[in-house]
Amino acid sequence: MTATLEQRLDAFRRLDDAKLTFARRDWFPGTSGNLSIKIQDEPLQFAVTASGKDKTKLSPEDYLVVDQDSRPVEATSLKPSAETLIHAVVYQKFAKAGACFHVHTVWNNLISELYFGQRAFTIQGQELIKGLGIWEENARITVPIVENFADIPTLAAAIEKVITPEIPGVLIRNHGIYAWGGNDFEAKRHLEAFEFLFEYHARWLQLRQAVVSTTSN
Ligand SMILES: CSC[C@@H](O)[C@@H](O)C(=O)COP(=O)(O)O
Ligand SMILES: [Zn+2]
Repeated sequence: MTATLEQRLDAFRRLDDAKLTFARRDWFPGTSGNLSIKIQDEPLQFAVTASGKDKTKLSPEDYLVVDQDSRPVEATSLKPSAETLIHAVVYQKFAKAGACFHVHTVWNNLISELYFGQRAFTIQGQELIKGLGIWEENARITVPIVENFADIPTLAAAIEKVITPEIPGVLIRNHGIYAWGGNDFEAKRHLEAFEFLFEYHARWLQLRQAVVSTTSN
């Protein structure tokens, strides 16, 4: 069964909202980033950004609906995001995922490179960890980091291997983050929480270094 027009338009409107919000934060430099919202399961169909678009703008040709194999469900001249396969992996691995957002930021790139050696970034005791839906006292989270394979099936397979239901995101080395949630509201909250934690940690390292240098002089 194919999604109804109403379902598609609802997903497209929600993608417009997320896209403009992230664009205002400069989270789509150089046309990077891609967004998707699931429309239905069995068979899987989701709305995804078209490839190579300027994501700071709205146009009638911004999104299309694809199936589990990342193929458009109806004839279109639009090309799905080059990274659509990663969205499909998230929806196929986590039945509860309803939206998946990908952005490139300086902070997520810095953290992904700094901690690639450990293949993970760990942080503890930060209030914003609750933004990931993790409420325990002094919680500690570990975000996996994968190599930035140019071959998208290889990249998607590497992501598929390391993502878990506990942590709704994955870093790609010197590339960006994929974050997801049960719906677009939750995926946005998760993405914002991750980005806060990355920026906090990177700035904290810088400040600590500055303080150490000052006090040791
Ligand atoms: C223009 S650099 C970014 C791309 O290589 C890619 O990583 C990306 O996020 C956007 O690709 P797209 O095909 O537009 O969804
Ligand atoms: Zn990307």
